[in-house]
Amino acid sequence: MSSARLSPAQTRVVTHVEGALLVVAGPGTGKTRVLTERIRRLLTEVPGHFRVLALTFTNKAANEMRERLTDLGNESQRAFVGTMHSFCLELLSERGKPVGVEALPQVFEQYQDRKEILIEAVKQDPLLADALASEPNSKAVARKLDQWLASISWLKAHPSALEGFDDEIGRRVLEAYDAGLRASGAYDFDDLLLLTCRLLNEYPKIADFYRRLYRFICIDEAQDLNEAQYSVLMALCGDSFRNLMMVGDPKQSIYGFNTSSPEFMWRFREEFEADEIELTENFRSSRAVVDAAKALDSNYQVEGQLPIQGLVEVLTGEDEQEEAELIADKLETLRTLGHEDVEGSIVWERCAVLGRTRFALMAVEAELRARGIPYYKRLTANHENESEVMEDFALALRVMANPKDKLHLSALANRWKTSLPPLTGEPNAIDGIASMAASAGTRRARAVTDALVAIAARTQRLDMSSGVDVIRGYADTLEEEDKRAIYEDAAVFGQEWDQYLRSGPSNRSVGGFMSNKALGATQQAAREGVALLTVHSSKGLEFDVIFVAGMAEGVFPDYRALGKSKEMAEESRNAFVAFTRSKRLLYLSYPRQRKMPWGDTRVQQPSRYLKQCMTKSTCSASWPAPLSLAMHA
Ligand SMILES: Nc1ncnc2c1ncn2[C@@H]1O[C@H](COP(=O)(O)OP(=O)(O)OP(=O)(O)O)[C@@H](O)[C@H]1O
Repeated sequence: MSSARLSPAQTRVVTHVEGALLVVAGPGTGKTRVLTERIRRLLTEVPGHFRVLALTFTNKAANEMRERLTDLGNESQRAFVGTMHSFCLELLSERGKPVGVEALPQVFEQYQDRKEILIEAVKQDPLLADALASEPNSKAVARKLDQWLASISWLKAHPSALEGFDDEIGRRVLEAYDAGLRASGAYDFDDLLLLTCRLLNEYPKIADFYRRLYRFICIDEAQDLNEAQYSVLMALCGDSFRNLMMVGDPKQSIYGFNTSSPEFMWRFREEFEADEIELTENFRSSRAVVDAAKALDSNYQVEGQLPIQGLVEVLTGEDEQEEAELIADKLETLRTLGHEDVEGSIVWERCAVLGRTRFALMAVEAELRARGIPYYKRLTANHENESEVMEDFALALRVMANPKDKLHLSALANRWKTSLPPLTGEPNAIDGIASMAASAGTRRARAVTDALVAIAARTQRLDMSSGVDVIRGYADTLEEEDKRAIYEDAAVFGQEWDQYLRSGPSNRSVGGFMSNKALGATQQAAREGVALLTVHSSKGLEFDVIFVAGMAEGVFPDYRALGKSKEMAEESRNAFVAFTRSKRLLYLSYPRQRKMPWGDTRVQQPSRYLKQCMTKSTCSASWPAPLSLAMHA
């Protein structure tokens, strides 16, 4: 067992072996720690040939958990740690034949690609084509297509609604779209869950195989499960499997708009008669931060005496510009002087500025840029190729992995200003691409073909670097500037390939790599400077210093939620998540007035969450006078 320190309640979770277990735990109570330590213990101390399935909400959380288990060496290969989508992808590629998945499923992750598929599909169905043609103008047509795509996603996320769904147009849209995807040998995100569910429910032998393979299943962030995900879990468990553990915090449920709900945690507790363990110590946050969180939710209880006081302070700017300046001033001061409640020096990476939406962070971003304070906006970077040839290469790899993929083959043909090869859809994708390259007659197109040939030539053990070397060779013949862009793209590609290998694919393949890329599982951590994050993307993270910008009515809570009780409850949980990301210092800021996108200026009311904190006696000592003045003005 590792040397990670565990409280008695955490130890109970970690040493739990057989049977269903629900862990309900607040922010900073060590959910990630107990999950990892339990997996470690199961793998090292429980005898038997079995695997552990650990499902996380994000790729980032999966990577972190995998990293924490690396000291187990080969033993760690006995755990599948990944998102539910990556698990379903693996399962379908191994056993998906009965539900029509012939090869490794290729995922169309981009909205625009799915829309193209729908547009083509609608053309094939006269009723749908008429429905679209009856829209008054092109804007209305685009809106209708968006609506249809949204309802396809909604239906697929609700298997129970899908069963009895009998709206004629809706059903035809869904069928036409699915048929279009399949004709391109492709699937969307929702399909991965839906097909896995069907496979496990309709083919008991396959379900049984996975039940025996994975003797223990652990679910992180269970408060954000949706119906489709819960259905996959139930299909996986069947009537007899009980070794399921869920860890979650209903107070941090912030994906309701995405049809997630903590209701599935409670259903699990009831249906599995699960044991329940509560973790109530907060190992992360200072007293001041916990008090602010308590002010948002009076039911939030924290056990034990928190050793560090910390601080919660309000920053009030005349407008957003001044608000951003106050934040930047504070960041610079903390970096120079440090703070008595933060051990060591406060480097940029220990600080984050959160906003309810990206919009709330725009002025802060501009100010940090102007002052040369480094920042990053995404936790993982979905790299966009800067060089033409690497973008071609990425498209060509998609087609190599999935020769039926006419959509991306056409995109490649457009880029090369050539026509499609005569035999599209034939299994030998490289020949098709080679004939397109020959008719394009450019060195760039030839380099891409040569790269594919180099990859295909390594029949023993797939290694993408042989292809990338060919592209680099082409780069060496170019001017300095073009060469640099290709080298940079190639370096990122190399990192993504390494990340794919680290995830321990059972059988490395071009298709496996491209699907993992589509699911975001090969993305790299990008963490240099101050983090500028939306509340949703800050989930599961912690920083010594947190700023929450734009704490004004209409921004946080978001104006779209005002007057709607369910949405407002979720807004309050958003604030709870935002505050509890802080380990030590929490700064809440708002502008007295805001410039609207259309030009005029509006007076801002401080957020109700600020007022809530102010009126709670536990917090009031921390509030500086300017807020009271601002609020009563
Ligand atoms: N027993 C412990 N002793 C000391 N520190 C601990 C203990 N358990 C957890 N921690 C620390 O507390 C912090 C919070 O832990 P962790 O990130 O696992 O919490 P969490 O429950 O996943 O939080 P959240 O739900 O808010 O994202 C981490 O810095 C972790 O190292």
